Amino acid sequence: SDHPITTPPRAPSPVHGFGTLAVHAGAPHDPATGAVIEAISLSTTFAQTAVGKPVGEFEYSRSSNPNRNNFETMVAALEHAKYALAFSSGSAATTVILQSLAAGSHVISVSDVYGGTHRYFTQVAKAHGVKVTFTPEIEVDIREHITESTKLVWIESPSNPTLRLVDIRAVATQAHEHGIMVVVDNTFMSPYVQNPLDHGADIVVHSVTKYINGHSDVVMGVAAFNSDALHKRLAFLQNALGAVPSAFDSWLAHRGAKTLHLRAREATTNATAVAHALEASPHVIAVNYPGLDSHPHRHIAKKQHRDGMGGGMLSFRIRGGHAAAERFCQLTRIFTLAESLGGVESLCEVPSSMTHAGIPRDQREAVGVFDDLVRISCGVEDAADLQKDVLQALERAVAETA
Ligand SMILES: C=C(NCc1c(COP(=O)(O)O)cnc(C)c1O)C(=O)O
Repeated sequence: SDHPITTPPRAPSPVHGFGTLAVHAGAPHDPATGAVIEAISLSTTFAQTAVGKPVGEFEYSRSSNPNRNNFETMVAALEHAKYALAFSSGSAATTVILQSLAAGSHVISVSDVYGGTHRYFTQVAKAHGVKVTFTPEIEVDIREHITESTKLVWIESPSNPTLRLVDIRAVATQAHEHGIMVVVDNTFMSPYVQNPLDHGADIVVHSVTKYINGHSDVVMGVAAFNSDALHKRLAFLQNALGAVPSAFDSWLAHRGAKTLHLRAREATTNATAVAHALEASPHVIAVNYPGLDSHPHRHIAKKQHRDGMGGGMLSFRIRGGHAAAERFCQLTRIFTLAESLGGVESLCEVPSSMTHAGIPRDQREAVGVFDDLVRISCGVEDAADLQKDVLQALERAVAETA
């Protein structure tokens, strides 16, 4: 019979919409019990009936695990990828990709990247013989930085924390002419708003810690791609380096991602309202939000983002320097002063002394990370409440630090 208890739902086909994939991809009903929600498989090891003959497909949880496999299947579906591999953090995903390069390799990266990514590129990868060149205008400059050792281009679009966008197709076209792979860190947009593989990227990475899990209770990373050769190489490193997520975190992230489309839409509505309020304020020097017509890369957002959405992240420069920026974050009543982003709760932070504090000042300011920059992650609270909160904190912070 076709009863749902005995006949698990058909695997969502690519023709299904995002919401259907988010709810059903990688979520088979339990064939024995009919459980609609997957069990959490905490066992670290699996019985074998004879040497090298496990009962099922699993042998040891670092190598693969039912919950991690289900989560990886879902992310692959959401990013229009053949494969996805999950890691214990977004930084671990970055590490494994860079570790896949031979010593002596060269990487070209956008200048405005997350502070932890900058730290890995400049203090760890460099020590392992992988050289990274940062360039602020990657679409324009890439050819002048290409050497015979260049293996990878690293893009963040939008970038953390100034929300600069990159024309992925333009960069990928140039890079592929030279046999160079393109990686896009899609953390700030999430698979709902942007699918970099559709624009020519070879690998898309996420800090799952952010929008994909979406509830600020999991640290995780993921990489998605189509190449069989890449899968062989990266799956080997996933197991050999061992920076893998727990079964419980995989289960939590899978559950969180099922509402990603709802949360992303709400966060975009809220960020759009907050960005317009900030742009109209005399206490604000500039607002960085790809959903504003004033954004220098608005045309790229319209080309690369679902319905030209701006997403839930924005940053702005407050009048009054670092003191005003810090005071603003202490005076908000709904926004919480904290690192991270992409959760249901709204957060704010001062990148120059928090997430990007490790980047030398001259390099930070060259890409617009000034001391007066405040980064905002809009959650799913009510837009009017968030707008009011931002404006009252702005007024008071500027007055108190004048
Ligand atoms: C913690 C923060 N960022 C993490 C991050 C990372 C690292 O992810 P982790 O899960 O924190 O290791 C990678 N890429 C981007 C664009 C990120 O923003 C932050 O910006 O507050």
